[in-house]
Amino acid sequence: MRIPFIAGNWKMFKTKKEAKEFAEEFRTLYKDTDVRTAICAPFTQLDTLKEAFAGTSIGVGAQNVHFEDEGAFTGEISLPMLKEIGVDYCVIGHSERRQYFNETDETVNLKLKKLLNESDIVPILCVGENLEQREAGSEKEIVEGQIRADLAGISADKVASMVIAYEPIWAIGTGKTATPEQAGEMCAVIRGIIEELYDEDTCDRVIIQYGGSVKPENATEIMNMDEIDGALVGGASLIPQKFMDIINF
Ligand SMILES: O=C[C@H](O)COP(=O)(O)O
Repeated sequence: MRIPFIAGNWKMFKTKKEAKEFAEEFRTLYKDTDVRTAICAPFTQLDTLKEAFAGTSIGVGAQNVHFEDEGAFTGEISLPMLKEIGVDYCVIGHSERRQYFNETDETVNLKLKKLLNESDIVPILCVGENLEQREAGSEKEIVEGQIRADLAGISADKVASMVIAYEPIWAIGTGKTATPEQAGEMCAVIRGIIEELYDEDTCDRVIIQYGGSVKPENATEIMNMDEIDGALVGGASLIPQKFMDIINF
Protein backbone atom coordinates (compact mmCIF):
# COMPACT_ATOMS: atom_id res chain seq x y z
CA MET A 1 0.00 0.00 0.00
CA ARG A 2 1.34 3.40 -0.99
CA ILE A 3 1.51 6.13 1.65
CA PRO A 4 0.40 9.57 0.41
CA PHE A 5 3.33 11.95 0.09
CA ILE A 6 2.95 15.73 0.00
CA ALA A 7 6.17 17.65 -0.62
CA GLY A 8 6.71 21.38 -0.79
CA ASN A 9 9.16 22.82 -3.30
CA TRP A 10 10.19 26.27 -2.20
CA LYS A 11 12.21 26.92 -5.39
CA MET A 12 14.29 30.10 -4.88
CA PHE A 13 12.16 31.53 -2.09
CA LYS A 14 12.88 32.25 1.59
CA THR A 15 15.97 33.50 3.36
CA LYS A 16 17.31 31.68 6.43
CA LYS A 17 15.34 34.03 8.68
CA GLU A 18 12.15 33.39 6.73
CA ALA A 19 12.76 29.64 6.73
CA LYS A 20 13.13 29.69 10.52
CA GLU A 21 9.90 31.67 10.90
CA PHE A 22 8.10 29.23 8.59
CA ALA A 23 9.43 26.22 10.52
CA GLU A 24 8.39 27.63 13.89
CA GLU A 25 4.84 28.27 12.71
CA PHE A 26 4.60 25.02 10.77
CA ARG A 27 5.70 22.97 13.79
CA THR A 28 2.88 24.41 15.85
CA LEU A 29 0.35 23.45 13.15
CA TYR A 30 1.81 20.07 12.28
CA LYS A 31 0.36 16.93 13.83
CA ASP A 32 1.76 13.52 12.95
CA THR A 33 -0.45 12.12 10.21
CA ASP A 34 -0.47 9.13 7.90
CA VAL A 35 0.72 11.47 5.14
CA ARG A 36 4.46 11.67 4.43
CA THR A 37 5.58 15.29 4.35
CA ALA A 38 8.71 17.11 3.25
CA ILE A 39 9.97 20.51 2.24
CA CYS A 40 12.53 20.90 -0.53
CA ALA A 41 14.34 24.14 0.13
CA PRO A 42 17.26 26.16 -1.24
CA PHE A 43 20.63 24.66 -0.24
CA THR A 44 21.41 27.37 2.30
CA GLN A 45 18.21 26.63 4.24
CA LEU A 46 18.59 22.83 4.44
CA ASP A 47 20.49 22.67 7.72
CA THR A 48 18.12 25.21 9.27
CA LEU A 49 15.13 23.04 8.37
CA LYS A 50 16.82 19.81 9.46
CA GLU A 51 17.41 21.37 12.85
CA ALA A 52 13.94 22.90 13.08
CA PHE A 53 12.18 19.64 12.16
CA ALA A 54 14.37 17.36 14.31
CA GLY A 55 12.18 14.94 16.28
CA THR A 56 9.30 15.24 13.81
CA SER A 57 8.45 13.17 10.76
CA ILE A 58 8.78 16.17 8.44
CA GLY A 59 11.42 15.42 5.81
CA VAL A 60 13.80 17.88 4.21
CA GLY A 61 14.81 17.82 0.57
CA ALA A 62 17.24 19.54 -1.78
CA GLN A 63 16.27 20.70 -5.26
CA ASN A 64 19.30 19.46 -7.20
CA VAL A 65 22.59 17.57 -6.87
CA HIS A 66 25.62 17.14 -9.13
CA PHE A 67 26.51 13.67 -10.38
CA GLU A 68 30.20 14.02 -9.52
CA ASP A 69 31.51 13.91 -5.95
CA GLU A 70 33.70 16.96 -6.35
CA GLY A 71 35.45 19.02 -8.99
CA ALA A 72 35.59 22.32 -10.82
CA PHE A 73 31.82 22.80 -11.10
CA THR A 74 31.22 26.35 -9.93
CA GLY A 75 27.85 26.83 -8.28
CA GLU A 76 27.07 23.13 -7.90
CA ILE A 77 26.40 20.96 -4.85
CA SER A 78 27.59 17.37 -4.46
CA LEU A 79 26.01 14.29 -2.93
CA PRO A 80 28.57 14.10 -0.08
CA MET A 81 27.60 17.69 0.81
CA LEU A 82 23.91 16.76 0.94
CA LYS A 83 24.62 13.61 2.90
CA GLU A 84 26.51 15.61 5.50
CA ILE A 85 23.39 17.71 6.10
CA GLY A 86 21.26 14.55 6.27
CA VAL A 87 18.69 15.48 3.65
CA ASP A 88 15.95 12.95 3.00
CA TYR A 89 14.85 13.84 -0.55
CA CYS A 90 16.18 15.51 -3.67
CA VAL A 91 14.15 16.92 -6.56
CA ILE A 92 15.68 15.90 -9.89
CA GLY A 93 14.84 17.17 -13.36
CA HIS A 94 12.35 19.86 -12.38
CA SER A 95 11.08 21.59 -15.52
CA GLU A 96 12.67 24.86 -14.38
CA ARG A 97 16.07 23.11 -14.25
CA ARG A 98 15.41 21.60 -17.68
CA GLN A 99 14.25 24.92 -19.11
CA TYR A 100 16.69 27.43 -17.60
CA PHE A 101 19.76 25.39 -16.62
CA ASN A 102 20.20 22.94 -19.49
CA GLU A 103 19.19 19.89 -17.48
CA THR A 104 18.82 17.03 -19.94
CA ASP A 105 17.49 13.49 -19.65
CA GLU A 106 21.11 12.39 -19.72
CA THR A 107 22.13 14.46 -16.68
CA VAL A 108 18.89 13.57 -14.92
CA ASN A 109 19.75 9.90 -15.41
CA LEU A 110 23.27 10.39 -14.01
CA LYS A 111 21.92 12.25 -11.00
CA LEU A 112 19.29 9.59 -10.28
CA LYS A 113 21.93 6.86 -10.45
CA LYS A 114 24.20 8.85 -8.14
CA LEU A 115 21.48 9.25 -5.51
CA LEU A 116 20.09 5.73 -5.78
CA ASN A 117 23.43 3.93 -5.86
CA GLU A 118 25.28 5.95 -3.26
CA SER A 119 22.74 7.21 -0.75
CA ASP A 120 19.39 6.74 0.94
CA ILE A 121 18.21 10.12 -0.32
CA VAL A 122 14.94 9.58 -2.16
CA PRO A 123 14.83 11.22 -5.59
CA ILE A 124 11.70 13.05 -6.67
CA LEU A 125 11.93 12.82 -10.45
CA CYS A 126 9.91 15.48 -12.29
CA VAL A 127 8.49 14.90 -15.76
CA GLY A 128 5.87 16.72 -17.78
CA GLU A 129 4.94 18.27 -21.08
CA ASN A 130 4.70 21.93 -22.10
CA LEU A 131 1.61 23.70 -23.43
CA GLU A 132 2.52 23.25 -27.08
CA GLN A 133 3.02 19.54 -26.59
CA ARG A 134 -0.27 19.25 -24.68
CA GLU A 135 -2.11 21.14 -27.43
CA ALA A 136 -0.56 18.86 -30.03
CA GLY A 137 -1.83 15.87 -28.04
CA SER A 138 1.70 14.49 -27.61
CA GLU A 139 1.88 14.61 -23.80
CA LYS A 140 1.94 10.82 -23.35
CA GLU A 141 4.70 10.38 -25.87
CA ILE A 142 6.76 13.21 -24.31
CA VAL A 143 6.43 11.90 -20.77
CA GLU A 144 7.14 8.34 -21.88
CA GLY A 145 10.31 9.52 -23.63
CA GLN A 146 11.44 11.35 -20.48
CA ILE A 147 10.78 8.37 -18.23
CA ARG A 148 12.50 5.86 -20.49
CA ALA A 149 15.60 8.08 -20.79
CA ASP A 150 15.67 9.22 -17.16
CA LEU A 151 15.39 5.68 -15.77
CA ALA A 152 17.73 3.98 -18.27
CA GLY A 153 19.91 1.42 -16.51
CA ILE A 154 18.16 1.81 -13.14
CA SER A 155 16.96 -1.41 -11.53
CA ALA A 156 13.40 -2.22 -10.48
CA ASP A 157 14.05 -2.15 -6.73
CA LYS A 158 15.62 1.31 -7.01
CA VAL A 159 12.70 2.62 -9.08
CA ALA A 160 10.24 1.21 -6.54
CA SER A 161 11.92 3.32 -3.84
CA MET A 162 11.62 6.62 -5.70
CA VAL A 163 9.01 9.26 -6.30
CA ILE A 164 7.91 10.47 -9.72
CA ALA A 165 6.15 13.83 -9.98
CA TYR A 166 4.01 14.51 -13.04
CA GLU A 167 4.15 18.26 -13.54
CA PRO A 168 2.60 19.64 -16.71
CA ILE A 169 4.65 22.78 -17.36
CA TRP A 170 1.54 24.73 -18.41
CA ALA A 171 0.08 24.27 -14.92
CA ILE A 172 3.13 25.36 -12.92
CA GLY A 173 2.77 28.68 -11.15
CA THR A 174 0.11 29.71 -13.64
CA GLY A 175 -2.94 29.15 -11.47
CA LYS A 176 -4.08 26.75 -14.24
CA THR A 177 -4.43 23.34 -12.66
CA ALA A 178 -4.76 20.23 -14.75
CA THR A 179 -8.21 18.83 -14.03
CA PRO A 180 -8.10 15.93 -11.58
CA GLU A 181 -9.02 13.69 -14.53
CA GLN A 182 -6.14 15.00 -16.69
CA ALA A 183 -3.71 14.63 -13.77
CA GLY A 184 -5.02 11.19 -12.88
CA GLU A 185 -4.89 10.01 -16.47
CA MET A 186 -1.24 11.01 -16.85
CA CYS A 187 -0.26 9.49 -13.50
CA ALA A 188 -1.92 6.26 -14.70
CA VAL A 189 0.04 6.51 -17.95
CA ILE A 190 3.26 6.84 -15.93
CA ARG A 191 2.36 3.83 -13.80
CA GLY A 192 1.67 1.89 -17.00
CA ILE A 193 5.09 2.80 -18.40
CA ILE A 194 6.74 1.64 -15.18
CA GLU A 195 4.87 -1.66 -15.41
CA GLU A 196 5.95 -2.10 -19.01
CA LEU A 197 9.58 -1.22 -18.26
CA TYR A 198 9.75 -3.20 -15.01
CA ASP A 199 6.97 -5.27 -13.45
CA GLU A 200 3.69 -5.08 -11.55
CA ASP A 201 5.31 -4.95 -8.13
CA THR A 202 7.48 -1.94 -9.07
CA CYS A 203 4.52 -0.16 -10.61
CA ASP A 204 2.45 -0.82 -7.46
CA ARG A 205 5.17 0.56 -5.18
CA VAL A 206 6.42 3.68 -6.94
CA ILE A 207 4.92 6.90 -5.55
CA ILE A 208 3.48 9.20 -8.22
CA GLN A 209 2.73 12.81 -7.36
CA TYR A 210 0.97 15.53 -9.30
CA GLY A 211 2.39 19.05 -9.28
CA GLY A 212 1.05 22.29 -10.77
CA SER A 213 -0.97 24.92 -8.90
CA VAL A 214 -2.00 22.56 -6.10
CA LYS A 215 -3.71 24.51 -3.33
CA PRO A 216 -6.00 23.77 -0.38
CA GLU A 217 -9.07 24.33 -2.59
CA ASN A 218 -8.18 21.59 -5.10
CA ALA A 219 -6.06 19.20 -3.01
CA THR A 220 -8.89 16.83 -2.02
CA GLU A 221 -10.12 16.33 -5.56
CA ILE A 222 -6.59 15.71 -6.83
CA MET A 223 -5.66 13.37 -3.99
CA ASN A 224 -8.87 11.40 -4.48
CA MET A 225 -7.75 10.24 -7.92
CA ASP A 226 -6.76 6.56 -7.78
CA GLU A 227 -3.37 6.84 -9.42
CA ILE A 228 -2.26 10.03 -7.63
CA ASP A 229 -0.31 9.33 -4.45
CA GLY A 230 0.66 12.84 -3.53
CA ALA A 231 1.52 16.33 -4.61
CA LEU A 232 4.60 18.44 -5.27
CA VAL A 233 3.51 21.87 -4.16
CA GLY A 234 5.25 25.10 -5.15
CA GLY A 235 3.65 28.43 -4.23
CA ALA A 236 1.21 27.10 -1.64
CA SER A 237 4.01 25.42 0.32
CA LEU A 238 5.45 28.82 1.23
CA ILE A 239 2.59 29.56 3.62
CA PRO A 240 2.44 27.28 6.69
CA GLN A 241 -1.35 27.19 7.02
CA LYS A 242 -1.90 26.58 3.29
CA PHE A 243 0.66 23.81 3.19
CA MET A 244 -0.86 22.24 6.31
CA ASP A 245 -4.34 22.41 4.77
CA ILE A 246 -3.04 20.53 1.73
CA ILE A 247 -1.45 17.88 3.96
CA ASN A 248 -4.81 17.53 5.71
CA PHE A 249 -6.56 17.27 2.33
O1 LIG B 1 7.56 21.86 -7.89
C1 LIG B 1 6.45 22.38 -7.84
C2 LIG B 1 5.77 22.72 -9.04
O2 LIG B 1 6.60 23.35 -9.97
C3 LIG B 1 4.44 23.39 -8.87
O3 LIG B 1 4.55 24.74 -8.54
P1 LIG B 1 3.20 25.58 -8.21
O4 LIG B 1 2.49 24.79 -7.15
O5 LIG B 1 3.67 26.90 -7.73
O6 LIG B 1 2.42 25.61 -9.48
